[in-house]
Amino acid sequence: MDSLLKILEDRLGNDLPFVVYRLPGEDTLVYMAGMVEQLTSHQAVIPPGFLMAPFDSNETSWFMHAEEYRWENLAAPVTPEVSAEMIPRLLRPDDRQQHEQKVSAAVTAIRQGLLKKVVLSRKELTVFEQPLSEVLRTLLNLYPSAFCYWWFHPETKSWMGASPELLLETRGSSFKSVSLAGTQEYLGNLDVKWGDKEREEQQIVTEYIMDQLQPVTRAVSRETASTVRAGRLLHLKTKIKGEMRTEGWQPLVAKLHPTPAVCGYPTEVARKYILEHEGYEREFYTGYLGPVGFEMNPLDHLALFVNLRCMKIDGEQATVFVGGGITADSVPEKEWEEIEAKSSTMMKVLANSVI
Ligand SMILES: C=C(O[C@@H]1C=C(C(=O)O)C=C[C@H]1O)C(=O)O
Repeated sequence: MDSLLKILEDRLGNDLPFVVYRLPGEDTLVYMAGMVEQLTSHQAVIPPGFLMAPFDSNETSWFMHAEEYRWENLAAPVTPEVSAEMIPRLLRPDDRQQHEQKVSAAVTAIRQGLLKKVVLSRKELTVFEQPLSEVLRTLLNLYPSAFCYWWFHPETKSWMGASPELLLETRGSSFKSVSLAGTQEYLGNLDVKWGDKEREEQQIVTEYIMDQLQPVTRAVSRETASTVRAGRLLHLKTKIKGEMRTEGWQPLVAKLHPTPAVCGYPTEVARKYILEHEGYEREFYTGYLGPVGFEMNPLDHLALFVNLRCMKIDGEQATVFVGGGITADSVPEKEWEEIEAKSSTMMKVLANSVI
């Protein structure tokens, strides 16, 4: 592991692109480097490699060809947990107020019938001194059941994250996806009650995914929703699976992204609302990413995750991206607390990394 971390630091220092990732629940860290292309169509993706797609489908996706690769078995997690409060927060006094005002305005728009759900997000800046290889080590230790990654390209800068949300996984002609939404704090117990607001917002996501996939698949089915843990948060999750048609994964991704878990519903109205009201560019946050047809798997295997609980890092500055689903019943104060809890997923990584 140490020799691989050294390679990553060297490549970062020399502005050479790479990506490392670990699939949820696995103990292997995969490293990839090679030519990077910017693509306007996923039909142009030639596996094996790693796909990094932005939230806004009008922007280009990035694809790294797996020309060079290796993997390492990781040791069991060792990092002790400390408080996220140790990280210097660069919150401005009016950040909270501004977000709550945006939530109130969205609730009004929803109650007026303009849309049913919209996901409002923001970015939070922080500074840190730890080497990024140590930050990666902590990320891997803290979130064994998430999709953990570090992507670097001199133009995009570094992105790191621990996503709890699968967008699409395929193996042969079978596929899996999930509907993930609704958030509450994890207080040591998975057997919790969910309010109507959370159930409704997750239901919107599940129904959307089912409706979108039906016309482009041979079969699709879902399980009942259950509670899952992601760090110090709990979410409602419904597993979805089925059989693809011969056209492959591209039509499914085109139908799925952006789901109402990260955008809202109806999709186009919510997307426009976000572009007009959020006041910043999401870039790769709430886009999707992952390996396409890479090693260990046959060429038709892919695993794409929604880019959540992530940060962009440029020098010693980290930008953490967080958002939450707003519906007619949203309470602005609670929505702020929810995104603060979400931001602690990455803040904790920075706080726990040794210099
Ligand atoms: C948008 C985010 O998370 C999404 C929104 C959720 C919610 O609104 O409850 C829950 C999980 C994710 O689908 C984020 O983490 O930034």
